[in-house]
Amino acid sequence: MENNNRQVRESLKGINIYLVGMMGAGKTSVGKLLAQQLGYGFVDTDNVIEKAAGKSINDIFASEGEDSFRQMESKVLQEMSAFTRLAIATGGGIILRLENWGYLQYGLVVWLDAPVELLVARLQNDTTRPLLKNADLATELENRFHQRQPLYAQADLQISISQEQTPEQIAKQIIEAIPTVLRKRPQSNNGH
Ligand SMILES: Nc1ncnc2c1ncn2[C@@H]1O[C@H](COP(=O)(O)OP(=O)(O)OP(=O)(O)O)[C@@H](O)[C@H]1O
Ligand SMILES: O=C(O)C1=C[C@@H](O)[C@@H](O)[C@H](O)C1
Ligand SMILES: [Mg+2]
Repeated sequence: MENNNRQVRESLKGINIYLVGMMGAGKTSVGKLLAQQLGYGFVDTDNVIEKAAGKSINDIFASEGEDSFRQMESKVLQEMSAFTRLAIATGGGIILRLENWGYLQYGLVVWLDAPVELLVARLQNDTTRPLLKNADLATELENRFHQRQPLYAQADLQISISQEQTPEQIAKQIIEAIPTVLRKRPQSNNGH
């Protein structure tokens, strides 16, 4: 492991890193690389839910509804919070429930803040995100972004994403910013 990454890993003292942000911001893509570079485990809450339910997120929304999905999401988050040294790519709506912040607050929360135009470009042909099915894509993303922005803004670290950055560069940017963020936080650990 690169020397700087090792130092950052040690300074984290095991706390989990939660990536939050809109659909398509890159939480899954960046989270995998971040985990690799820090020698952390990687978990994607959407993926855990799909495996546990034995069906796709689309099918869960269609057969059980969004509320049921949100309950599963909170349960997965609670389970993950019992572990240490995880980089966790969350679902885009994880910030919506107050109870979820009860878990997120023990980790380091990183907001991947991508402009709506970039999300539209990435998700234009996507069929796997049920909340984007009905309306005009740009309007739907714009509305959700406005509703959620104050919640994402509660993250410990905001990373502004531009079109030119690769997931590798974004992971590196997060690692470089972690020491500053840790200095600003009260001493924390996962022992809640
Ligand atoms: N930095 C990047 N550069 C280019 N393409 C990217 C980048 N990050 C992600 N992508 C692409 O954008 C799409 C969405 O990325 P990803 O699935 O990682 O987003 P997400 O934040 O996990 O979304 P969701 O909340 O729906 O799970 C994917 O096709 C991915 O390959
Ligand atoms: O932003 C959202 O509300 C969602 C994002 C995805 O990660 C999935 O969790 C699901 O499609 C809902
Ligand atoms: Mg994802």
